Amino acid sequence: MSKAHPDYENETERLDFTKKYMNVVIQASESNEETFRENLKQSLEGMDIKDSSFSYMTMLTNSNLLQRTGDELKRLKKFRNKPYFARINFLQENVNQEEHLYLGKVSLFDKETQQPIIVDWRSPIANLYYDGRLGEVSYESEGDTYHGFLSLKRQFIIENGELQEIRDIDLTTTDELLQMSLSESASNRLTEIVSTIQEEQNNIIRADLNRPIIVQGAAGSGKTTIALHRISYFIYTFAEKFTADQLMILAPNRLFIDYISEVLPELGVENILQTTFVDYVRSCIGKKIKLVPPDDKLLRFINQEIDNPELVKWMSEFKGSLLFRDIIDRYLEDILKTLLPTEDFYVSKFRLYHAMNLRQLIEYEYRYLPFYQRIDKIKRVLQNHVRTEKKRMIDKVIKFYDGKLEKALYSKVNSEKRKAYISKALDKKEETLNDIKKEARVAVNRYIKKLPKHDLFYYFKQLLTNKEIFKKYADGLLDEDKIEFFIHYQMKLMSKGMFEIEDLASLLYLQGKIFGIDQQLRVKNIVIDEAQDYSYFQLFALKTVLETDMFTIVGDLAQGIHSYRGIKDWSIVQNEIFPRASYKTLQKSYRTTVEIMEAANQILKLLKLELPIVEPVVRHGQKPSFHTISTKIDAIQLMEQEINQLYKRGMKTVAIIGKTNKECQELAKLFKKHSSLSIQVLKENQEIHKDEIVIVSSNLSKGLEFDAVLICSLDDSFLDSEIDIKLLYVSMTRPLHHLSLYGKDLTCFLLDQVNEDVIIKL
Ligand SMILES: Nc1ncnc2c1ncn2[C@@H]1O[C@H](COP(=O)(O)OP(=O)(O)OP(=O)(O)O)[C@@H](O)[C@H]1O
Repeated sequence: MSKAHPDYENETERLDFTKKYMNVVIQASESNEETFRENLKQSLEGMDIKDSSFSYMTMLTNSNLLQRTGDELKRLKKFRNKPYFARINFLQENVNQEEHLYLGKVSLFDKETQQPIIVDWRSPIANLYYDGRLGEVSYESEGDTYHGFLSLKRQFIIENGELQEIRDIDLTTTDELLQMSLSESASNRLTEIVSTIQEEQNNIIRADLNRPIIVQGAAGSGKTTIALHRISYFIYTFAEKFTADQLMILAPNRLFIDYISEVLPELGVENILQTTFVDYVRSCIGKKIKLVPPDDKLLRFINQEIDNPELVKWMSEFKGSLLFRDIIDRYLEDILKTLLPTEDFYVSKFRLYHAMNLRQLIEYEYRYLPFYQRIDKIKRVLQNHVRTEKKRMIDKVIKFYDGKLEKALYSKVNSEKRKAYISKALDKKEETLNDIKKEARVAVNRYIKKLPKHDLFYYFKQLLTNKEIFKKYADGLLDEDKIEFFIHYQMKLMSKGMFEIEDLASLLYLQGKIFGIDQQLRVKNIVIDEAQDYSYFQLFALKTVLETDMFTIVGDLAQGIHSYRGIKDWSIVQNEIFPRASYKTLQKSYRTTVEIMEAANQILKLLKLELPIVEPVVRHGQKPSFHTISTKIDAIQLMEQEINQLYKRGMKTVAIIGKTNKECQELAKLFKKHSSLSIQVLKENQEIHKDEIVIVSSNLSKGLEFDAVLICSLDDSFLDSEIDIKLLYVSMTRPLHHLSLYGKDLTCFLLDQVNEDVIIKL
């Protein structure tokens, strides 16, 4: 036990000291200086810390203690019962004194001596804990490399401010803390993993922050978790350059946002925009659009309700392809042409700008701007020009008429005629001057008004529902049949005033290119989770409108249940959209047991795609069980019995997964009628309730996890098709500890096609 550890006493003392120091800092920020000094004196009386250089005096004179910001203070308070989770001993080359560094989620420095009391896990030197083996190591900080010797890596378990366990990690011990943390129960929310981040994960969290990154990670490999830790690392590293509101997380749905919501503040990340692609595009467009529910097509594919499924699949894929982007680019070139002025710009009789020069500005000078913003800019250029030229025009007119008048005064023509001439000239002068003044006010608006002005939907509709126009731009890229099908499909959809999710990429792209998006939506760094369900064009559109390639993209092609419209190959994303991106893979799965992963891997193999088999971290449990059901009521009763047992065994979160929403509705109805369990049927825009059993459809379960999962097939079985295999794989990789399957026979879960040893039949 920990008390037997030779350093137990020293570590307890150190913990005590740290807690007291934290309390002092907290009090200092909350009270005035006088009371602070008094409190400090009292609270540290009698403290004698062997392992540190913080004397009572240095603290007393450390006026910086009083200058903690509100945020820091909040974090200090939050972590005072668990100030750190690990320690490393590091002797830097050419330095005499070995450093003993305590790693936590917040940093605490003696600002006078610059001695760290707690080192933030995101700091450069903390990398030694995650990356370095014991022995010769090095770390980088601000471009410099520091070499040295790592003699100790120690983990602590601290609960309620008390030291419970000390574990020293050497080359031979496996990571017991990881094992312990994986065997815990899920709380139906994602958690932070700072004390057990693994080396392969650390490499992703700390990968070059100035480059995009694409991560292909197996189910349960920690993609979501790591993406969030990378945000935290980013915010820490670039605290001076970036604020959280310049970052955005794109998640698949509201349910998922709720699922990850608690971990962000824990990691020191607040006020970050968390949204879905659909909602983001809606904000960019600034108008409400009616969307066919995003999973509708998937469900119709699953239920085999689509006529002409091959063409519908082709069309979904096409709308998300870079080929479609090429067609739109051709169209955009022509849209720009319509915005180029053909007439010179006049105020009264004065030509102030040649149309050619204005065209030059719009086409080349301002090409960094969206089209309509270029026109706004031209408008401002003309307004300024009119303002500066007005005086010159007036002077010129005055000079002209004054010259005429002068000539008239000295002319020999008889006085009547002369008088009439002069009076006419004076009138003309007046008239011209008035005309200039009036024209100077209205000429610009009148000129700009001659240029076409349409909204996004006009441009969208013109291309997608007018066969002749579409044909012009698709010429040579699509064959006649497909053009015909495409236009027909789109006209039908739009006659109902509807769009589908696949249309959002082109809408966003057109919006960005023609109109631009609001400043506050122009985030500078984007994290996309479940990215396998994005299309190439979606990613390209985002990158284009946001004018940045700083993306962290994580996903798993094996879970690409929307692959008819999603990504099939990361190399296309890397080569054609994010050429600066690094590409990493995570093959180890941390979520589930060896036994559950083996069964899921068998299902994955049915896909016959080149997907690597997932390696589970060694943690054992029961094999998944298969229960034969005779009637629906029988199934409900069996499941209720099992769930009660699972609760007795300490499981906290239990989910029942049905293939489709319809199946889930049926399950919910039966559970309500024939059981006493409290049930929640999950919907896309909901929060998961604590203490209720969740019924969720396989497509919606993606990304979530539960202690125990029961997959049930009353009416809908998983078929031998790519979508169904992926849905089954997603469902089977949700549990942490326990999986059982309920169906009429093994075929319901394709288990007749796999090695039967991976399951227990009951
Ligand atoms: N290093 C780690 N230490 C402790 N727990 C970990 C670690 N890595 C991952 N986990 C746990 O594994 C589980 C899976 O993580 P996460 O949901 O981030 O994976 P994922 O790759 O996004 O999964 P999926 O693609 O299946 O949705 C979580 O419970 C997470 O806390």
